[in-house]
Amino acid sequence: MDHSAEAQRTDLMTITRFVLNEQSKHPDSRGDFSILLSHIVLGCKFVCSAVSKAGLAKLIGLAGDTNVQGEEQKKLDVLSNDVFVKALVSSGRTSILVSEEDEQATFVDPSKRGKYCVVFDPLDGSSNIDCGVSIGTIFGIYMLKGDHEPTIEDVLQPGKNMLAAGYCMYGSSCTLVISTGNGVNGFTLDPSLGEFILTHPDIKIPKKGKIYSVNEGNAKNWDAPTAKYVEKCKFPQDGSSPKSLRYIGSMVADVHRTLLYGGIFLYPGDKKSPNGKLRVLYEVFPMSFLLEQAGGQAFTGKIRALDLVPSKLHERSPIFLGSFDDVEDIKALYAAEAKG
Ligand SMILES: O=P(O)(O)OC[C@H]1O[C@](O)(COP(=O)(O)O)[C@@H](O)[C@@H]1O
Ligand SMILES: [Mg+2]
Ligand SMILES: [Mg+2]
Repeated sequence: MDHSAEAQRTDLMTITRFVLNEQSKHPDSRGDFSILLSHIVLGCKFVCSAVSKAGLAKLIGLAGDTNVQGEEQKKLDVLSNDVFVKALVSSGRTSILVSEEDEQATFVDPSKRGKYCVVFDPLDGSSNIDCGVSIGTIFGIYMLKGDHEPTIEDVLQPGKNMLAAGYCMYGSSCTLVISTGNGVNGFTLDPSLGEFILTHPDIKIPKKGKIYSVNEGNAKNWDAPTAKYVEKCKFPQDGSSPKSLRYIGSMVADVHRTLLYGGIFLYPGDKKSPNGKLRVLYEVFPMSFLLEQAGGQAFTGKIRALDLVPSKLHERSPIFLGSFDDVEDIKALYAAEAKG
């Protein structure tokens, strides 16, 4: 064994070191955020291990209950939710938790409270669990709005008020992508070390992409701007080549590919579901925060996604996110439609 190569590995940028470096940039910081993040990272490692053994550990299939969205919960939905709720409460740094799997927000016991609120989708892409296709966890972090008894208003904040956001993708490798408001970095779990190692520093999404990602099965119910945009992707009139369609059906995986390769991911509203399917607090906001931090943009069909002010915990919104120029194209179609 080439010991020098092995020795080299101690110089690796782990997520722990990365976060401590970030913390050192805030001299007044007491390390609360680093502690919170280390508990989120622990949750991701736990779920990553459970997902990789799902078939063996009988974690495939339904849990037998439905969640607030009326969706049948998968066993891994329930397990992941338990893992993150426990990890976040035991961090001693949270006051309010909002999960896709819990109808009500969780208000942490005053004795264990901290200054952060975490919104999260413990397992995203549930329809892909049983066939082993990439799934993930999505999270966003807010600061309590003030020194008061925490209320639901502390999480019903616009996405632009988020302090940090990220996702962890459980795929061929386990990748954690995070932003604390100054750029986006990706870390890959090294199972032999049990450590997330910086593998994708300072991710910047290409200005324009060659891929569009949407569930075309909903096409008959789309509004005119969405239909026109997808038509343009397939049959461009400006001499450029048609875009390729890629759709995994797990937002984490479709957004991860979009972030690295460029292009656009869209889950539009339609006649059947005017607000689309994806939830504002723990899907739309965290992904929009990351896309903007990587130089892309996120649009609801009406406004910048991060300017949305949610009024309900599990509110849904149409979303168009990706490369700056690609989202500009769809914004222009909606603007033209609005002009009539
Ligand atoms: O099957 P559809 O309608 O295309 O929806 C797929 C979308 O639904 C989701 O699975 C919803 O998320 P959950 O799996 O967390 O409920 C997204 O990950 C994905 O983008
Ligand atoms: Mg989801
Ligand atoms: Mg989910």
